[in-house]
Amino acid sequence: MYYPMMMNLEGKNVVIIGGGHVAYQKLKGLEGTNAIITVVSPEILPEIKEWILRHDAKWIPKEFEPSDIEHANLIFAATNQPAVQREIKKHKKNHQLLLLADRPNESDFITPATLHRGKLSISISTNGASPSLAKKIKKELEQQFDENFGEYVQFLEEARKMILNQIDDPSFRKYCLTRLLDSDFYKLTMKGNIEKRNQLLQNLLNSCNKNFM
Ligand SMILES: C[C@@]1(CC(=O)O)C2=NC(=C\c3[nH]c(c(CCC(=O)O)c3CC(=O)O)Cc3[nH]c(c(CC(=O)O)c3CCC(=O)O)/C=C3\N/C(=C\2)[C@@H](CCC(=O)O)[C@]3(C)CC(=O)O)/[C@H]1CCC(=O)O
Ligand SMILES: NC(=O)c1ccc[n+]([C@@H]2O[C@H](COP(=O)([O-])OP(=O)(O)OC[C@H]3O[C@@H](n4cnc5c(N)ncnc54)[C@H](O)[C@@H]3O)[C@@H](O)[C@H]2O)c1
Repeated sequence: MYYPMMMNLEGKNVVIIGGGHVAYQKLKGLEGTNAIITVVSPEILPEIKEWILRHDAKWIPKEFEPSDIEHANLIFAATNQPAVQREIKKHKKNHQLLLLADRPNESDFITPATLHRGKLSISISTNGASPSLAKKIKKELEQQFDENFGEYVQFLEEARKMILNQIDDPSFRKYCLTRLLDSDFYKLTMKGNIEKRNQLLQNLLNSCNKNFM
């Protein structure tokens, strides 16, 4: 089994070798990470070219050489040449993390299908058994967690900060944080009734503070 985790790639060197459909899929997954991204490939798809321009990434238009990964933290090997894939594996150092797009069993990590709604990320993995199933489940969850969900998560983040700032007693804190998930807060956010939702939050904070006094 692979170990699931969320990585902070800000300022980390990510090298993608190959410029086809798989490279593009992995590139899109790096959206918003603020990683330092380099693509090494003699040719790249037009959509990769566009992505690179929009995200201030770098394209080195040539075939892979070992020096390309010398400073990489994360490496995506996505060429269509098994011999090149083997070469990349041979030259990566122990501390570098490598994904071989054609050999999951020899990879240090794999990428799950991921759905983002603001700060909510839902990832689905089949540990390589069926990438298509992971994609299908993601599509189903896209219906359940619609676009508005991001705003709800943002509300929860802000309300949670208020609770942590205002309530010191651990048991009242826990109670308040649990009550924050009452369906009323969700329903009012979805209806756009922000005034009523904020009033409800204030009532909750007041009741927790009063009980504490
Ligand atoms: C989820 C997703 C995320 C992403 O890419 O970011 C992802 N593959 C996606 C799509 C997809 N991939 C393939 C098809 C064609 C149908 C089919 O073959 O089933 C489709 C469907 C399509 O494109 O519609 C073919 C394929 N994939 C791998 C191999 C090699 C092998 O199995 O040996 C081959 C055969 C190549 C060949 O035939 O030569 C390997 C991997 N693909 C993974 C991830 C990792 C396991 C994820 C997991 O199970 O948890 C893993 C192990 C490594 C990795 O790449 O990370 C993304 C959906 C994104 C989305 O839309 O949300
Ligand atoms: N993991 C996955 O999700 C997944 C899905 C489909 C396919 N695959 C595997 O990934 C491989 C790539 O798939 P694709 O659809 O992107 O292929 P593709 O043919 O669209 O792209 C291959 C890319 O590799 C580049 N390339 C070739 N030789 C190179 C070299 N020496 N140095 C640098 N770049 C080089 C080419 O210029 C091209 O841009 C396939 O061979 C397949 O085994 C993986």
